[in-house]
Amino acid sequence: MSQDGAAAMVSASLTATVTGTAAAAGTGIVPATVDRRISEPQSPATEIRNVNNNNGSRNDKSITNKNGNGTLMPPPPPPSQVFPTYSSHRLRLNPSADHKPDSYEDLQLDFSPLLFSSLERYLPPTLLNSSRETKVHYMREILLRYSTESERNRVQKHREYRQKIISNYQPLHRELYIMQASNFFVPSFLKAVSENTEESFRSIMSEPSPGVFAFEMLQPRFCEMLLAEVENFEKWVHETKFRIMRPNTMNKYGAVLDDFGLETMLDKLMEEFIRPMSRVFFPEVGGATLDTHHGFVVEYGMDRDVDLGFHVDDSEVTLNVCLGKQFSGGELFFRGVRCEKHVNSETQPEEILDYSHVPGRAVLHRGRHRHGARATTSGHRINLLLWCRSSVFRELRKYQKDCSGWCAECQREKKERQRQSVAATKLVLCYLLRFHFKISIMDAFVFLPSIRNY
Ligand SMILES: O=C(O)CCC(=O)C(=O)O
Ligand SMILES: [Fe+2]
Repeated sequence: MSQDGAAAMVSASLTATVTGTAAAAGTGIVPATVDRRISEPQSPATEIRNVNNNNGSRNDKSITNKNGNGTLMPPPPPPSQVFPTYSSHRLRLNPSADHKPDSYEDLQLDFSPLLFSSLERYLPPTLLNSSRETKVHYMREILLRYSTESERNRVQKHREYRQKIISNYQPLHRELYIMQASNFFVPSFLKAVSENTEESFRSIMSEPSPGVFAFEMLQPRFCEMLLAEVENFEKWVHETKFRIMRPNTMNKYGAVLDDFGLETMLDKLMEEFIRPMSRVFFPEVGGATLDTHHGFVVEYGMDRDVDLGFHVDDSEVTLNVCLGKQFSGGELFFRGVRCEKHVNSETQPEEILDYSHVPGRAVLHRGRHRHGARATTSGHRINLLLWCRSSVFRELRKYQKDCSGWCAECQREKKERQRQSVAATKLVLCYLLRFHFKISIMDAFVFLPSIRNY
């Protein structure tokens, strides 16, 4: 997560708490792990699986220890001074755009100094210009609500794991590790993103089913290089007997790209390319505020995973791009978007989509769009996955129970409630006409013609 994203999440959460919900502000960091297998995608009542990262984390950057030695150093105890607390001073909902935050880089803190700088913009006006010590004390009190000690330890362990890989693994293609858009993407994709309008995006996309977008994205040379890099990494893992984490709870083959140095490049991919598209196509699930990602490759074939069961991703928006190689089968099947409550509900005929992967071509969909992958019947298929998340969306979800903006089943239920309420109102009107104006029930029906539909 970017530090700005983390700060926005903290602010959103506390604001939601302030505006009347009884729930305590959560950590916003560890996702719920629902891990249920399903078998039969066509069967509407089949239970669906929620796929998560293997390490149980979705955010390793938001709370970090700058010196990396795992020693958590709280700021010095307050002198005679009394520091403001969150109960007396509330964070602002929107950051103060023209405030220039202090630097906290020289302090040994138990959260990233950048996080303090970002959060400073959300300070109440009375604290904005107070001493750095006062601000640190106030902000630290808030941040501690977001992370338990065991969570901080887990984050620290994963950082050390990554650090160990990065300092020992020799990349094959260093040019992959820095975003070089003109070398990575096809010109049509670059042009659409630089124009950054719904029209330009739609000009390169097809939408074979509502909410599933397909478009040409990666140059063949980039796909080849990334495939070779993953192979090189796996060879290194094999030779050094390094224990690697698998991409998620369902795929047994593949690798987490963020773990061996591609995190910064993938962050840019999310921020500069996927977020602009998601802002247009998925605003109701936090498309405009995507701020963390989980980037990995999955591998299918006879000696790899064969297929992938019916599931939803631990993401708000998923980018899935086929890298190659040669294969048959492996189609993605989609079955409609559902919230947690309706994840196992029936599929409507118009929600059924089967999509065939083509190397270099991307599919973009909501993480909650139920899907799976059919058996790769020959050859070897490798796909790049970027699960993009919005911490603001997740935090607000805790307080907003209405999913009818994106869950098709919630939408259907809402429409049904509205239909019933209209019908009830009409019935009441009909009886009023009958008894107050002594109109016969038949005349009342004539008076309210559409009542016959109910
Ligand atoms: O194999 C595929 O293309 C789908 C992968 C997928 O859905 C996932 O990893 O979440
Ligand atoms: Fe998926």
